[in-house]
Amino acid sequence: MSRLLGCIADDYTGATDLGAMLSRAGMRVLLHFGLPENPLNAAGYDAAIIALKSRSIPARDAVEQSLAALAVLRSVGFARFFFKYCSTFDSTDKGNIGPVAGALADTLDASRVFFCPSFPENGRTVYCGHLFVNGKPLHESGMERHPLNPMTDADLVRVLGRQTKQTVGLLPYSAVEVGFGPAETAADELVAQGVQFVIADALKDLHLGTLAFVAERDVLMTGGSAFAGAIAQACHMRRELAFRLPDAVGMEGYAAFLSGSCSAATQRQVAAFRKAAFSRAVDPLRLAAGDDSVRKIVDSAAERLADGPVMVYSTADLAAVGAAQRELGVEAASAMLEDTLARVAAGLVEKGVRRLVLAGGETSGAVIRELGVEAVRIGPEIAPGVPWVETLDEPRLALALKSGNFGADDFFFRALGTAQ
Ligand SMILES: Nc1ncnc2c1ncn2[C@@H]1O[C@H](COP(=O)(O)OP(=O)(O)OP(=O)(O)O)[C@@H](O)[C@H]1O
Ligand SMILES: O=C(O)[C@@H](O)C(=O)CO
Repeated sequence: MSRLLGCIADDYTGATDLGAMLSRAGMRVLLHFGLPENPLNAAGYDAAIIALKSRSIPARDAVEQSLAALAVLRSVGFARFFFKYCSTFDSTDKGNIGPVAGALADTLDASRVFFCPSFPENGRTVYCGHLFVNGKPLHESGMERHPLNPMTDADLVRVLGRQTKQTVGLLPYSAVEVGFGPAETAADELVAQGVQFVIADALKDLHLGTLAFVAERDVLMTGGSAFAGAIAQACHMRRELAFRLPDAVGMEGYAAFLSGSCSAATQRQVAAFRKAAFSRAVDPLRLAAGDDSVRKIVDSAAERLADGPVMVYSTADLAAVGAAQRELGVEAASAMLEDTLARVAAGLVEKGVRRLVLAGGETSGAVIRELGVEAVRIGPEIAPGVPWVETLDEPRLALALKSGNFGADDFFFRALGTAQ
């Protein structure tokens, strides 16, 4: 049996996170970056993900791209769909979660859609409709300072309500906690009251499992990767899915780590790795002044490849990032560093690197584009939500795309541990 779940993800690292959770539950997963130009070859896959970069673009464009992705997935036989967004519900008051989900629901004639960003394993939970990150309300978790999508309200019923014409309601903890029967009855009552978009409380994986069974009849589901994983597990329990472990990923060739994420978690991970192995900093001010270049960075890193993995990073603390942004402008600094790390990645692949770990969503997107990677299959996980993936085209590359906030301090060491 195959073609169980067609997925649309609103960014690249989030898409690999989703792939990891589906794969963990036994699905064979195809992940395509961007809208495919040629027909999608989903033969033999249980799930296909089309990864967009639609999280922070104008809502109209996000809707257009998501509907195009839906059409691609339908054209190859998928009939049930999952819209993946961030477990911290990253969006602005205008979208894009509400408008995209609304357009997908209209197209699919979905009378009820669950919204379930909860990802307990990574500290994201929803209680009384409020999103918590490691026990802190979303608007006090650091997300209130996010540069693109500052989240200043933890009440998801209110946040989603501002973004959509659909009526939004809450499936509360009191119903989800007791189990399938009461949760299903409460969900049906919400629909009877005219609610179409249902924010669901979930504090642990058991709750996500309950919700996955309640959502069985739904054509469209939305949320974080953990909810999708629970849906995949439900397919497995209903014997729609034969469980299989993710395939191994080819691990020959030199390894490099490229980090453009400046999240607190990545700063700690980079600091830990720098103590133990070769690392090369990329300083935006030196780069802008012409005192450093892609060629110099590639050459200095390439010299050390035979000794073990090399790291190239622009990761810096808030003060240094702020100084670069004041001097160069926020967008210009970002664009320059993303372009630099992307071209460094391409230069290192030319030098024989075949294993690349990328830290940061925007950084990963830029590297994937520069390398011309179109499709990958999902391999084993390094950390919750961060799998190795393998490109389907030559040269075969093992890649890992790490969301800024994911992974423990020893993430880069674990990346290699998993690899061996
Ligand atoms: N030293 C620096 N100074 C200014 N900007 C930087 C610096 N280093 C990285 N940046 C920029 O900061 C942004 C980091 O975004 P990115 O999405 O890569 O990481 P993230 O936000 O931590 O990850 P995620 O989106 O997965 O949470 C990029 O545009 C990057 O180029
Ligand atoms: O859901 C998450 O937290 C991640 O998959 C992600 O989308 C980070 O950008």
